[in-house]
Order: sequence, then C-alpha cells, then structure tokens
Amino acid sequence: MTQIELRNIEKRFGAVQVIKNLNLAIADNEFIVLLGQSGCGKTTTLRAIAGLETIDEGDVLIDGQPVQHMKASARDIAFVFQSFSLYPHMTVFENIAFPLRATRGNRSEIEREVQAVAKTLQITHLLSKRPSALSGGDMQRVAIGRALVRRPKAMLMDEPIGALDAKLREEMRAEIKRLHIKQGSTTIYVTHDQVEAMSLADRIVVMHEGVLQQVGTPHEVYAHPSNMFVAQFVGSPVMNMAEVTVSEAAQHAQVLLRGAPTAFNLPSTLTAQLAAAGAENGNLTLGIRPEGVLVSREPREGFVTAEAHIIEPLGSHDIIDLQLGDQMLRARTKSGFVQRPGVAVWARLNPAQAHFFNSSTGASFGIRL
Ligand SMILES: Nc1ncnc2c1ncn2[C@@H]1O[C@H](COP(=O)(O)OP(=O)(O)OP(=O)(O)O)[C@@H](O)[C@H]1O
Repeated sequence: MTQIELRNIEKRFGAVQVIKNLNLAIADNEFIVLLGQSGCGKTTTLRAIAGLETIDEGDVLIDGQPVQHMKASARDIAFVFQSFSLYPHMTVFENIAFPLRATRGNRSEIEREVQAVAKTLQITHLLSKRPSALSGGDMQRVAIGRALVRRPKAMLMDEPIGALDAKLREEMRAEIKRLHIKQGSTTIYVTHDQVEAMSLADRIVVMHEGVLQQVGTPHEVYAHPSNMFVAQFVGSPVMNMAEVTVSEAAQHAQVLLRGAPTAFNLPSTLTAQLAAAGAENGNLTLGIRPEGVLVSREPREGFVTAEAHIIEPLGSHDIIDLQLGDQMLRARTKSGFVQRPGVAVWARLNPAQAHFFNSSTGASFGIRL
C-alpha cells in the first residue's frame, strides 16, 4: 500500500522557478506518467519525490507522512534512470543483489529473491554475465530488477527506455506494463513521448513550464484536453487549430474558419453553450483532430467543398491536407480513399470531436456537442 501526495510544491534553481504550485495525489498501485517537453520540470518532480532534490515549498507525503525532510535512503523508493548505471565489474546476479546486501544478510534468502526477480524479468540466463555483454534492453531489465528486488514502496522511472531503439522501446514498453500488472507497485514514470504515456499510464500528468496542465486517463486527456497546449501535445498528427467565428442559422450553428470561404454546420446548441461559457467571436479557436474531419468524394448535404492538397499514405490510413481557401485542415481517411492531390472533395466536422478554446488563454470552454 503506497499513496503519494504532492501538496503545493515549489522549486527554484536560482531565479528560475521550475515547479510552480504542484498538487497531485497518486493512489496505491497507480501507474502515473509525467508527460511534457524537455525542461518542463518532470525530472525535478521525480527527484523531489525520491529525496534526491530538495523543494522550496510544499509537502511530499508518502502514505500520509510528510517526507520532505527525510533522506532519500529513508524513503524506500526505487529509481530507474535512462542511463542504466549498472556496476560494470559485477555480474548481473551481483548487480541485482546489491541493494539487498545492506538489509538482508542471509545468502540463501538473497539467492532466492534475485532468482525470483530474474524469473519475472526473464533474465535468469544472464545472471552470470557482466553488463558489457548485455544488449541495451537487457541492461535496462537488470536495472529494473535491481530496483524491484528490495520491494520498494514505489518505483520512479525517468525515461527508462529513452536510450533504446524504436523497436526495442516498443517491446520494453509492453514488458513494463506486464510487470506493473503483475507486481502492482505504485509507479511514477517520466517521458516526453506521448505514445509511451498513452500506452502505459493509468493517468497522465501533462506538465508545461513547471505548471501542471491536466491530470486524466489517457482517454480523458486525448478526448477532452483542458487547454490548447494539451490538445496539441497529445495525439499525432497534431490537432487542427483555427480561429473561428460562430453564428446562428435556422437549423444549426455556422462555424467559419478564418480564411475559409464556407462555414461548417454544427448543432444549434453550440451558440448557447458558447454564450454560457462566456466565449466571444474574435477570441475563439476551434480544435479538431484529423479523425474528426469527415471527407466525402461527392457533394453531400451539410458538407463544404475543399481541395485535397497533399496526401500522406501511412499504410493503415491516409492523412490528407484539405485546402479551404486560405485555411488548411488535416483529415484522416481510409487508405487510398482520395486517389490523387488536386481533386475536389467535401468535408464536414464531427460535432462530438469539435473543441473550442479561448484564443488568448488557451483554456477549453468545455463544449460537448
Ligand atoms: N541542478 C540544476 N541546477 C540548475 N537548473 C536545473 C538543475 N536541474 C534542472 N534544472 C533546470 O530546471 C528545468 C527543469 O528541468 P527538468 O530536468 O526537471 O526537466 P524535464 O522536464 O525532466 O526535462 P528533461 O526531459 O530534459 O530532463 C530545466 O530548465 C533545467 O535546465
């Protein structure tokens, strides 16, 4: 049972404030991913939890106990780094056994525990080897084994697979997930890779310039981003963004993208929802993911005309740049749906996937159509 809570954490390096009033409650067994660009304060947050970094303000609580004045060694938290930091002169067995030496003297007990961890990580056959004989993936398995063996209260992982090549990263991602399901320890994992975050996390914590932007399940963060930063950071290709003006028509709301010749129709409830949220034309940005832009090859009721400008065939699907006057919208279609660039197509916005943001603050108006 390990719960971790961060209350009003502030951290400065000289004049630079790298964590700004961070609050976060992490449940027992939860897999939390801190996601954000390089330099946004993820590693500093992780190090503050581990006790490797001091904080200027606030509390770090482990199972309800403030630990910010405790040394790292007293917090019983394991840390896995991107650089595997294995002892080169020791065998894999000795590397994994190392943290047990101080606490558990009995040789047969150490042997049993190392063997159990090695079995879980499927590295039993490597136990007598030295790190220099291992592949990158195996080295990271050993580093994870060394962290797991003392059954810490929580596992903190800082870009643990960032140094591996793409294929191995995918493999290790699946292994880390399996391991977490099996071991069930509270885990905080840092990455700048949104795909890694989506695939591993129970909840994702998106950070930007030291400020927490949103906490939510991968689905919540993807489908209901709280602001323009989250909307564009999560998801690939990125969400389309365009300044719009919204007006009322007989049957529906009309949404005109700046620079486009024709307005899109969305349900008439939009205008009332925007008014209730305090949104005003002139300060309104539409966000729509490429899969929310529906494309037809023939003219259809409620669709506006556009030109297929660039087609990117990606195997399982295509991404098409649609030119609407001066405006460009990216759409996701079935593979080969539009044969060649330059042809006329028709497009509509899926109301359920339309997001509206305040252009100046970036905050979502929380519209649900
Ligand atoms: N010991 C330090 N002294 C001074 N500045 C630091 C120190 N450690 C980190 N910083 C600065 O604090 C900011 C946040 O760094 P941090 O490593 O937490 O970000 P990050 O999101 O983990 O990025 P990365 O993925 O590059 O590690 C950066 O601007 C970094 O340069």
